[in-house]
This record gives sequence, structure tokens and C-alpha cells, in this order.
Amino acid sequence: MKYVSTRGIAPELEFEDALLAGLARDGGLYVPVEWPQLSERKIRALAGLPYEEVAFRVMRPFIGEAIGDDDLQRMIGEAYASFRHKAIVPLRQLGSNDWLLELFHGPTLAFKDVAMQILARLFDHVLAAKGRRVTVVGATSGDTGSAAIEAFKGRDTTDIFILHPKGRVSEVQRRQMTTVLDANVHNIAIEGSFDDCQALVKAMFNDHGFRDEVSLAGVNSINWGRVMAQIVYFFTAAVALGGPARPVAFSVPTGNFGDIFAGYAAARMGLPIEKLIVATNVNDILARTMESGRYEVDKVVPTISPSMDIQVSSNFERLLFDAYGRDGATVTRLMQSLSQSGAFTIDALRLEAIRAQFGAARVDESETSATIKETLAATGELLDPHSAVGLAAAARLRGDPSVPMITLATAHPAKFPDAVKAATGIHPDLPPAMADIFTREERLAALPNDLGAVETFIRERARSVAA
Ligand SMILES: Cc1ncc(COP(=O)(O)O)c(C=O)c1O
Ligand SMILES: N[C@@H](CCOP(=O)(O)O)C(=O)O
Repeated sequence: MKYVSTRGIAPELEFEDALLAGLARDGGLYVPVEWPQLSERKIRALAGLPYEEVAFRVMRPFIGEAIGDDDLQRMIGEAYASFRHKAIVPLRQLGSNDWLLELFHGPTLAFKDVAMQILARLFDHVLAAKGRRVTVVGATSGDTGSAAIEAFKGRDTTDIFILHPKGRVSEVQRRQMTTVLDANVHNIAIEGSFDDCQALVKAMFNDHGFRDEVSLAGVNSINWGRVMAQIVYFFTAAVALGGPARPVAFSVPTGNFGDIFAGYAAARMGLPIEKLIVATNVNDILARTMESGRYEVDKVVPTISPSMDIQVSSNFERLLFDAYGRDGATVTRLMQSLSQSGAFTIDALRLEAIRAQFGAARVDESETSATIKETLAATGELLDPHSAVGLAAAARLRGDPSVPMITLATAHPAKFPDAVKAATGIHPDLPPAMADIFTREERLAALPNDLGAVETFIRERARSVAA
């Protein structure tokens, strides 16, 4: 499988090179040149298989010859061995046809572990084969960073630098990152928002001199490997509820549009999905775009679902690429408009096509808290605020009651104890392995929102700086 940039200029790459490239050199995001198809018979055959086997069958067509079947199966097995639930991503029934897909049973208690645990192993494998080392940079609103640090810590092939917005992640999220003291791990608190951190990461990729000097690689969902690994659970959930014979709907708590784009990819591969609901908090750029066709960046507002406090949703570019018939020149024009004026407009025809597949809802702070409280009372399930945004959006946009509605539960409530306690009076406990997190030593640097300062910090510490 080859990969093409959404801007249409950077050369096509094989899987392993797209994996290490992160952002394409023309500023675009890599997508497969075509969507691999899983026939109805092949999808049906996934029912009842262990998660690891479904992961192998869904990811295999994206990966190509560079990684053999045995190696891929071994890496998948190792990746999910650390999950606390034997189903890896269990489905829980909440109402007659309402389901919660629990994606938070990995080592750092958020859905990011599902992709990051396999991504780090793919990196190691490919880097060892090439005899290379890379400098990984990532931006986080709290969860990507902790999952990436957990997955990459101590690896000889990588140094990892994670930028988070200072004071805008929960204390548990921050400590999950800053208490990892391995020599290859570096945390940077940036004066600004997640969007500022993400813009710095993209600017480092677009600074080709720096990029080559430190052998830059990325682990945000700009990296196709992240999205690929997230496609798997859309298949496991759908087949568990009668797919492919019976279409299902998903409500996805959304920020950077990576997770829901994985659902879109599953649909493009042949999985019958009736609707994908974009569930946003008050940082509602995507809900506004679906409504009006105008994508217009606003100020980021801090919320009780901080991991979704995002305005510039990277992966929306991947959807635009498909919506505009894979025309890189048009995507480039829209993205130039975004960087010059903070906005672009989607034409009516494309918007209609997007709306056929996606719905969207904005959930405010009081509705999020009320959903946590009411869900606990009605079902006994203690939700985190991000999952609550998803569940509230699902309730609002629910269509045909015979179609199973699956809400993605993206984080464990113990990552956001203050919001959960305020809503329910219950303080959710961390799993025993993390119970001492508040007394562990922290290590982090604070830097201004300044590209030069961040690049200097990284250059001085990365082991892969060219001599
Ligand atoms: C807990 C949680 N829920 C939802 C999201 C949104 O996912 P995405 O950025 O893929 O849209 C994030 C962050 O990305 C998150 O950390
Ligand atoms: N919510 C994310 C933001 C980064 O998203 P990514 O999926 O592009 O890595 C976070 O928790 O860091």
C-alpha cells in the first residue's frame, strides 16, 4: 500500500516511510492511495474473534510487505498484553439499543493507548530494520502525551518530546507524563493552548532543515499509523452488534477528528455505518462547520473535557481530501485560506455529501455534568466528561431506534476526578498501579510559545542530531 499527501505534492511513500514521516513534506497528511476493501463475508468472519486477530486482519492491508505476518502478529499481541480487560475494548449495554465502547482499559486510561501501544512497536521494528533513530515530537491536550510517553519510554531508537498547554491539562494527565523519568522522555509545558502546541509541532515539520537535522517523527494523529490502529474497534463493535448485516451508528467525542476519521475509514472499507456523530464540547468548530459549511477558528475555551479543547482539527483535512475527489490543489487552497484568514468555506455539494455520513452536536458544560450524573443514576456507569459529551450528543441525534447507537467512552473517569466529583459526589479512584502518582517526582520544562526556543531545547537534547 502506498500513501499520498492530502496536498498532492509530496512524493508517495510506502507504509513504513509514511509512518516515520508524520506530516508530509508539503504540509499535508498521508492517506492510503486507495481504501482497502473488506468484503461482507470477511467482515462477518470477524465476529467472535479475539481483538488481536481482528486487529491483524483490519491493519494488514495497510501495512504492505515490509513487515511480515509473524512480526505483525507478535507486535499486536505484545501491544495489548498490558490492557486490564481481556476484551481489550469491551462493549457495555446502557439502554435497550444504546452501547458504550470502553476504550480506556490501557495503561494510561484513555483510547490513545489502543493505537500508541502498537505504534511504538511498529516504530521500533521499522527503525531497527533501517538502523535509524528518530526524534519524536508530539502535542497533547493531555491524553496523547501520556499514552505516547508510556509506549515510547526507555526505547533506544527514539527520543520523545511532548508539548502540553501549561495549566490546561488535569493533574492526573500532567503527572502521567511528567513522572516518567526515563532519559529519552522530555516534557515541555507551553504558555498557550493545545492549538499553539499543535501549531509548533507542525512548524517543526515544515522547517525542513530542523526536521532533517533531528530526524523528526510524529505520534499525533497526523501520523497515519495512529488512525489505522483506531479503525479496528469500529469493526469489533459493529460485528458484535450484528454487523455487517445490521448497520450501526457511532457517537465519537471529537477534537482533532482522528478517532472519527478512523470510523469514516472503516465505512470506506465496507463496514455499514448509518451515521458518525461528531460530538464536541463548546469548542464547537466542527459542529458549526457541519451546520454552515464555514470552518472558522475561534478562541479555545477551557472546559471540563480539556482533551477536546481544540479549534484546529488536523484530521478534517483528510476528510476534505476525499470530499473534494482527492484534489490536493483544492485542499492546499483551503488550508492556505485557513492559515491566512483563520477560515475557509466548503461548497454546498461537498457539504451535503459530508452530512450524509456525519451528524454533529455541541454539548455545553452543564449538559456534560448532567449526563454524568443521570447516567450514573440510570445505569451505574461512571462516565468521564469526554464520554459524557459523546453520550449527550448520541441522545440528541438518535435516529432509527432499531439501529444500535455506540458511544465511544474515550477516557477513564479517574483522569478527571474533579469534574466527576462535582457532577456526582463520587471521587473516582485510579487503578492501584497508579495510586502513588501524586507523590512521584515530576520533571518538565516550561517554555514560551516560540518555535526557536522549542527547537533549541530539542536540538540540545535529542540523540539523533546529525553531526
Ligand atoms: C479523552 C478524549 N476524548 C476525545 C478526544 C478527541 O479525539 P480526536 O482528537 O481523535 O477527535 C481526545 C483527544 O484527542 C481525548 O483525549
Ligand atoms: N486530545 C488529544 C489531542 C491530540 O490529538 P491526536 O489524536 O492528534 O494526538 C490529546 O489528548 O492529546
